[in-house]
Amino acid sequence: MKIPVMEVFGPTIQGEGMVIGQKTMFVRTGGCDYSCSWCDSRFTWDGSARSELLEAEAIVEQLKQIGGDLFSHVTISGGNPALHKGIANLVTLCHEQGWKVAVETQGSIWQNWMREIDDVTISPKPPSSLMETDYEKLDFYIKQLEERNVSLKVVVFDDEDFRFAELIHSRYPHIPFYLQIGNEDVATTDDHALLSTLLKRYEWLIEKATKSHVMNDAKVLPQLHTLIWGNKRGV
Ligand SMILES: C[S@@+](CC[C@H](N)C(=O)[O-])C[C@H]1O[C@@H](n2cnc3c(N)ncnc32)[C@H](O)[C@@H]1O
Ligand SMILES: Nc1nc2[nH]cc(C(=O)O)c2c(=O)[nH]1
Ligand code: SF4
Ligand SMILES: [Mg+2]
Repeated sequence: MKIPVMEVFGPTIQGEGMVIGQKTMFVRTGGCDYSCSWCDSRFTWDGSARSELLEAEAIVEQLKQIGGDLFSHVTISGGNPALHKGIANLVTLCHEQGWKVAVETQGSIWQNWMREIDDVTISPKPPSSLMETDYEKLDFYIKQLEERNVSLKVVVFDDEDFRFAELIHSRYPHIPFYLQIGNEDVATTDDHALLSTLLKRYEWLIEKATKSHVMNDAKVLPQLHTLIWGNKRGV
């Protein structure tokens, strides 16, 4: 079963969430059932770029061709990778190679292959995204992955988003929880201005978290790759 692939890149570091700093390859799939107002990967769903339909075997070949023997971890992101049934085979093949597999998804669509993933990041979307969370679906998702290495990550742009993050963390108190700063300017090429803005946003979010008892066990992170490489693609 073919998978629409936008890009394969790495090795780089995972810049976000539960395995931040982990050396990894990325496979970015095409298509999303959401359209977040601030999506930093719009090209996966807005029609501005083309995907290539690939069998899992061909993706593994690309990973080897691009990454050589310089990796043992693969992160599947998108778009929403959970749109694609064919990823089941990709996960099996990666495991056969001895690679661990992580996935980034918003938790809106379930796939049974999710249970085979080594690091699952579920990232429900706050009000500033203009998306609605279906809590029944999210409850089901979390239930399915309870025994797995799963985390929740909420991107925060403003006070209302922070309240949403508190609500999510309170609803699933036993799931490791990550706050992530939002990047408001996903187009700029002025890396210095962006870095300074993002660091200010990070300080603001740390301040919010330290003052919230709900966040006593939360981790507060920037997008590390954005601090280093700005809005550059493929890193
Ligand atoms: C591009 S999404 C792809 C995976 C999946 N669709 C999702 O949203 O979880 C990967 C991660 O980037 C985050 N993200 C997207 N745009 C962002 C932005 N402008 N600032 C900070 N994080 C952003 C998402 O919330 C998600 O956690
Ligand atoms: N280095 C790096 N880390 C990331 N973590 C999540 C990413 C994504 O776009 O899903 C991403 C990305 O694009 N690059
Ligand atoms: S769910 Fe993820 S890929 Fe889809 S629009 Fe939102 S941030 Fe972008
Ligand atoms: Mg990204």
